[in-house]
Amino acid sequence: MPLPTSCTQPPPRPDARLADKARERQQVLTKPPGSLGRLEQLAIELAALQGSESPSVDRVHISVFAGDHGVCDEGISAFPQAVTAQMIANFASGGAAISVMARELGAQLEVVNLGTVGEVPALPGVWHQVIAQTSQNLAKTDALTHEQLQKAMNAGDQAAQRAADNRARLFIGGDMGIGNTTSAAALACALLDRRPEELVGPGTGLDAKGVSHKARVVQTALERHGEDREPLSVLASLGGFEIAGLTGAILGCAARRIPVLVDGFIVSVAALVATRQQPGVRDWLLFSHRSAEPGHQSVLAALNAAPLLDLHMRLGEGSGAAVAVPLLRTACALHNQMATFADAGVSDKPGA
Ligand SMILES: Cc1cc2ncn([C@H]3O[C@H](COP(=O)(O)O)[C@@H](O)[C@H]3O)c2cc1C
Ligand SMILES: O=C(O)c1cccnc1
Repeated sequence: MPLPTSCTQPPPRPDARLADKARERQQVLTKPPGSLGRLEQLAIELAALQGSESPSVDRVHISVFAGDHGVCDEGISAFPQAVTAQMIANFASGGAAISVMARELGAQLEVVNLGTVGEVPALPGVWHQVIAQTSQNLAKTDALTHEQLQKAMNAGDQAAQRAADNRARLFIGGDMGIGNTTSAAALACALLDRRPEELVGPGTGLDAKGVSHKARVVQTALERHGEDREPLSVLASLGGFEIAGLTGAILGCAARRIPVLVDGFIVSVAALVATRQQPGVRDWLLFSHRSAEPGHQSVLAALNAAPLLDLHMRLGEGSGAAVAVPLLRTACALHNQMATFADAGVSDKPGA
């Protein structure tokens, strides 16, 4: 199975002409220029990304990628591996945080199961694209074979295609995989040339001793991995099925002109890999929130990203992105519906 073409071809550019038009419109709406702050920038950016004079985020597609991590053998999570599969059922039955948020937003929610240690029955809204029950223990060997990486990235690309088929105006990727803050920290250390103590955090709730142990596991993995910094080699070596799926989805969305609202630490690391693979992907990313997972800050800085929210969330699942959607919707509604100075007969001249 070859890699998706979005891995090898640069994505299209956003429409600069529509950005200019949207910027001009913001100047003539009945408010002091610039007074809506970042809401103005969001509307301008969405107009350019969606190629529309009337940007909108009415149709939101959320894909949660699930996969288990062999590195759980090292005791790096506060929770057991079985939770990954159990949560897939919870996503499908509507009880997970992202399920509630998707309902609130009227968003399309799907789960892509790339491989878990527990059995997952056929469930509505769950795509079973099982690659293996778990990735390999990245402290000891490459987490994914090249073939597994290709499968996971293609599964991500297929999610982007489903979003396109649903005419989604915005894509949100989410993660579910016990142990994935270890994998994401290892990827970030390798790609940003940082030490584990700088980027490793508590994840689901490790204490200080647990965090130190986790940093040592990441250090072992980095030493095993060596000097190779080719993005997809690093991803196969230190990633996981769901992080590779997310990377494929982000590349696939950029290729299909679908803006991506990036969630927390895990999805941001996938976005970092995607931009290392295709730098033009950065244009298609909006950043929702700063996760409480400490490594997120460095990943955001590397992506030159200033997220909209800081709610001290540290869940994943796409939840931080979902809570930011109403801000985007408000930005679009203001842009599309506010009166202009001319229409409303309001003076646009500063001064007496
Ligand atoms: C019930 C539950 C629901 C979750 N939803 C997302 N995560 C998040 O926590 C996990 C990463 O943290 P760590 O690396 O410490 O295992 C991932 O599954 C992530 O999606 C959850 C974790 C749990 C326990
Ligand atoms: O920010 C995240 O993505 C995150 C943080 C902790 C646990 N799982 C995910």
